[in-house]
Amino acid sequence: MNPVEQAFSDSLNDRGPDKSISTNKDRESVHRPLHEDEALCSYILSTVKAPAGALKIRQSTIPDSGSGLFTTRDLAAGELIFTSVPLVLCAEVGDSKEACDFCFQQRRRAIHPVEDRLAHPGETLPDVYKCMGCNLYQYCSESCWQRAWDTGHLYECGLLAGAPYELDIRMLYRILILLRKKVLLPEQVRALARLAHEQDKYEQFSSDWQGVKDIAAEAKQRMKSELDVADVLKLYCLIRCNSVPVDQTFRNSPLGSAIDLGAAMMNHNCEPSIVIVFNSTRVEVRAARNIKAGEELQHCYRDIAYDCTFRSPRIAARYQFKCQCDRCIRESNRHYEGASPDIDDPIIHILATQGDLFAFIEKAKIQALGFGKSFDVSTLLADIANITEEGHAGRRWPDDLEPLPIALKSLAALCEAQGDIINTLKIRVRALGYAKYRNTLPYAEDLIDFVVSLRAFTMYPHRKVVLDGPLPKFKEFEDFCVGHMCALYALMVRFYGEQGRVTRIIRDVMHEEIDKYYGPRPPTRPFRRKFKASHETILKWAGVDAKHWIVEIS
Ligand SMILES: C[S@@+](CC[C@H](N)C(=O)[O-])C[C@H]1O[C@@H](n2cnc3c(N)ncnc32)[C@H](O)[C@@H]1O
Repeated sequence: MNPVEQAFSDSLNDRGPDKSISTNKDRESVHRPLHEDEALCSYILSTVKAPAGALKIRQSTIPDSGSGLFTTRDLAAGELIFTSVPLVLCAEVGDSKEACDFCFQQRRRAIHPVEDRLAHPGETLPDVYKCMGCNLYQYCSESCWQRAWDTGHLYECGLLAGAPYELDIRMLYRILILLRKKVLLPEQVRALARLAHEQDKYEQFSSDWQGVKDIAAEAKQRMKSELDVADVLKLYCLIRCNSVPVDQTFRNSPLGSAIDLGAAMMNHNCEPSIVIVFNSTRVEVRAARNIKAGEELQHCYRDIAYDCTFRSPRIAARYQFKCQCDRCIRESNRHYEGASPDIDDPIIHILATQGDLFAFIEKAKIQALGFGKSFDVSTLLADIANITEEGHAGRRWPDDLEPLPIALKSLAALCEAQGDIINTLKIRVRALGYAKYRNTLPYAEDLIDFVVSLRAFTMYPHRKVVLDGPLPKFKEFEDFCVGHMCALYALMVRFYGEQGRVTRIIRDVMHEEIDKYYGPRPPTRPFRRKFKASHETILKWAGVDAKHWIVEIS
């Protein structure tokens, strides 16, 4: 075993940082919970960029959840708390996954992957470059490939033939090779080994523990690691507990995952105080709301829009805990209270409806790819109405309960793919009008799509459209578009900061919209009045009660 692998194994197995000078006292220090190990905490905090003394690692406020990260100063919503560079990153691979395994630039969004602008609808993007050695990882360009090669891919490339697509397994291979080739530093791997792994609970609740052991055995063999299989197994469990998805918009499955020591210190809350944003490969942690000095920083480990019946089992399977936060309790009560009294177990019914709505979303995605084939929107809306009519355990599925808004968004995307701009807008307004968690990255992402389709409509007022009834006035759409552009820009500043790439792109588009707008300047009071009236008219047209979607322009 080389010294880096040895340091990792010693730390993982509580044998003390340096066996040669290990005393009983050292041993005790390693056995202590992470937050009681001062040297380790200060090392982890030294890996992130934050004002001196601004962060502390202490016992979490959540019962039985180990250590957590705390702020020592008041933070305003949107404020940057810390940035860091992850120890290891690993991209998703596969046909529909196009993340660059070096710079992690997003390719599947409304934003152009390379140029600082929105992508044009249907625009052909630059080709991805696949590594010809492993035929697995993809890159934006040959230069990204070269840099990835020089910084570690050369060690793993030849060992990846037939490697599985599963991200956690490839992350495991990558860390093993970085340990074997001594690319990671001894202090980094000692800290890495002390992160939570919850192996006992994983073993207890896994339906295929033998399969997990086989993954570890194969990884050791494939990567020619000198670590014991037992250590490789712990490392795999640790990856599952601590890796964060790169790109937390969640809407288009993440670009990959990252192991970052600072981010790994934060516990989960379904109503989080912070948000993790990736700026290319850099982690940026921002306040999602005002936070008081002394509060624990917590983020949501799974897509925040879904409710507890979807979120909880997924969190439990991956992180080995059952979330007991106020939101989970509220949501669970709502299901029981909202169910018809003749139904014994409402959750079974609710999960069945969820399944039907997900099947609808999949069908709509497949249909959206079959260009040229026309479909009838009213039939698809009727399908949704059938699924939801008694879908909430004998009662109507609530408009704001996911995945109904997401099913509507997928239908809107299908309308867009077929050039039906009016239905695209109407259905998107309904979906966003009933979205529940608005101060979030997934919502911000949906708002970008929404504003893009609004602009496509207001830019070409004379295009032929298919109408199914009277349409609000064109001028009202313009007020609506400018107002939402301003709201979107404010949200971008909050998540990506004034100088973030996406913020700058949206700012340029907002200025373009405002420049060609004939009306009072936003955010003056006359504009706000006009916007409010137009917003209400358009919501009414789309069948959304105005009280569900109130937009503040500031
Ligand atoms: C990324 S780590 C967070 C830091 C961890 N608490 C520690 O002491 O190293 C994730 C692990 O923390 C624990 N955890 C995080 N959020 C929790 C919560 N809301 N309730 C219970 N346990 C939680 C679980 O053991 C989970 O696998």
